[in-house]
Amino acid sequence: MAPQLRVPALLPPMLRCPAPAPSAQAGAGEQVRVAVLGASGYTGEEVVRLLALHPNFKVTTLTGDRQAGKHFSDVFPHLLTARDVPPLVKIEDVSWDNVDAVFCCLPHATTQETLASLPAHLKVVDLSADFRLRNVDTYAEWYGGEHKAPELQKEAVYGLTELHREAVKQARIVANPGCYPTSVQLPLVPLLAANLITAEDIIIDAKSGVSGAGRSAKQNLIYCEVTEGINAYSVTRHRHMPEIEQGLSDACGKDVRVSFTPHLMPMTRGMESACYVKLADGASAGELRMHLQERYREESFVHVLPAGQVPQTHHVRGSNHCLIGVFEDRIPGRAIVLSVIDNLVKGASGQAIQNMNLLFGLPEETALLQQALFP
Ligand SMILES: NC(=O)C1=CN([C@@H]2O[C@H](COP(=O)(O)OP(=O)(O)OC[C@H]3O[C@@H](n4cnc5c(N)ncnc54)[C@H](OP(=O)(O)O)[C@@H]3O)[C@@H](O)[C@H]2O)C=CC1
Ligand SMILES: CC(=O)N[C@@H](CCC(=O)OP(=O)(O)O)C(=O)O
Repeated sequence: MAPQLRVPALLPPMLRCPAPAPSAQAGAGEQVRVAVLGASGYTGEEVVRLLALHPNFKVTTLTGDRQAGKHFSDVFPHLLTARDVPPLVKIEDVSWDNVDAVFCCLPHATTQETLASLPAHLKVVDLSADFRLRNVDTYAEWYGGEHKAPELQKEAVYGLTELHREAVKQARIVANPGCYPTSVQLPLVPLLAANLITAEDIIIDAKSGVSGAGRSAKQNLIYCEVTEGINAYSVTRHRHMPEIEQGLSDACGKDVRVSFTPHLMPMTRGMESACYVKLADGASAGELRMHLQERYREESFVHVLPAGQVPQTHHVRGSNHCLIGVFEDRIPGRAIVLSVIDNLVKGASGQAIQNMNLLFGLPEETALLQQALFP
C-alpha cells in the first residue's frame, strides 16, 4: 500500500508561507547566481536537475575535472534544460565575482582545500564529509589525513535541516550531512532526546544503492559485481559511524556508540536504515511512533507512517522525502525503526537545496516538492 503523505506537505510553497525576497546579499528580487563544483558527478548533476524548477537560483557556473571543457549537455544528455547552462570549467578558471552561492559536490579532502581558497562573500553548501565532524582529530582518524581547513570547519554548521534549521538560517557554510547519517538521525535523534530509547545497544543495518559511491569507475561497482547480490562493506569501520555517533550523542548528552553495517544493494538509488533499539523503561513502540509523528507533524519532507506500514525505497525515489516506520520487536523491550530516503536527494542534493533555500531566506521546499518516481 502506498504511504499516505500528509496533504499540507504537497501544497506548493506559496500556499504554506508567503514567498520572501531573496536575501539582501543577492539583491531583493534578483536571481541568486549559483556555482556547482563537481557538476560532472552524480550529486552535482542532481543539483542541476532539481534547480531547473527553482525560480530564484540560476546556475551560472559548473565545474568538472576530467570533464572540464565539455558542454554539460554532452555529459548529461538527459537534462534538456542543460542546453541553457554554461559549459564545465576547471575550478581555477571560475570568476567568483559572478557567483553568490556554491554547491560543493567534490570528493572529501579536495573539498577542504578548495573551499579554503574561495572568497568569503560566498554562501556554501558542501556535500562532502569535510566539515561534518566538529573534532578535526576524529576527522583525521576516520578520513586518514589531517584537516587542512580547521578554521573553516569551526565556521561550518551541520545541516540536517529538520534538526538544525535555526542554525542553518544563520550560517554561511553548511556541512550537508551524509546519506546514512541523514536516514539514521531523522528517526533516532528525537527518540533519544525524549529519553524514549536508551543510548546503549543501538544496531543499524543499512543498505544503499550504487549511486552512493559516485560516478567514477571502480571495479567493485561494475554491473557484474553488483547485480544479483548484496554485500556488506566497511564493516566496523565505515566513516559515517563517527558522524552518526556525534549526532546521537548530542541528542542525549551521553557518549553514544553504535553498531553500524552498510550494505551495497543492486539498485541505482535509495537507502534504507533498519535501526534496532532498546526501549526506555515504560516506553512502547506505539509511543515512539506517536512521538515521531508529533515531532514531524509540520515538516514537508519527513513522514511517519501509520502502524503496520513498511517504508520502501520505491516510495521516495527521486524525491526529497524520508519515510519512517516504527515496529514493536518480538524481543520484549525493543523496537525496530525503519527509515528510507533517496541517497541522491534527501541524502545529498535535495537536502543541499533545502539548506541553500534557508541561507537565502526562501521557503525551504522551493523546487523540492516532487513526489517519488514509482515504480
Ligand atoms: N553519491 C551520493 O549518494 C552522495 C555523495 N556525497 C558526497 O558528495 C560528493 C560528491 O559525490 P558524487 O557526486 O557521488 O561523486 P562523483 O564521483 O560522481 O563526482 C565527483 C565530482 O568531483 C569532480 N572532481 C573529482 N576530483 C576532483 C579534483 N581533484 N578537482 C576538482 N574536481 C574534482 C569530478 O569531476 P570529473 O568527473 O570531471 O573528473 C566530479 O564532478 C562527495 O564528497 C560524496 O562523498 C554525499 C552524500 C551522498
Ligand atoms: C554506496 C556507497 O559507497 N556509499 C558511500 C556513502 C555515500 C557518500 O558519498 O558518503 P558521504 O555522504 O560521506 O559523502 C560510502 O559508503 O562511502
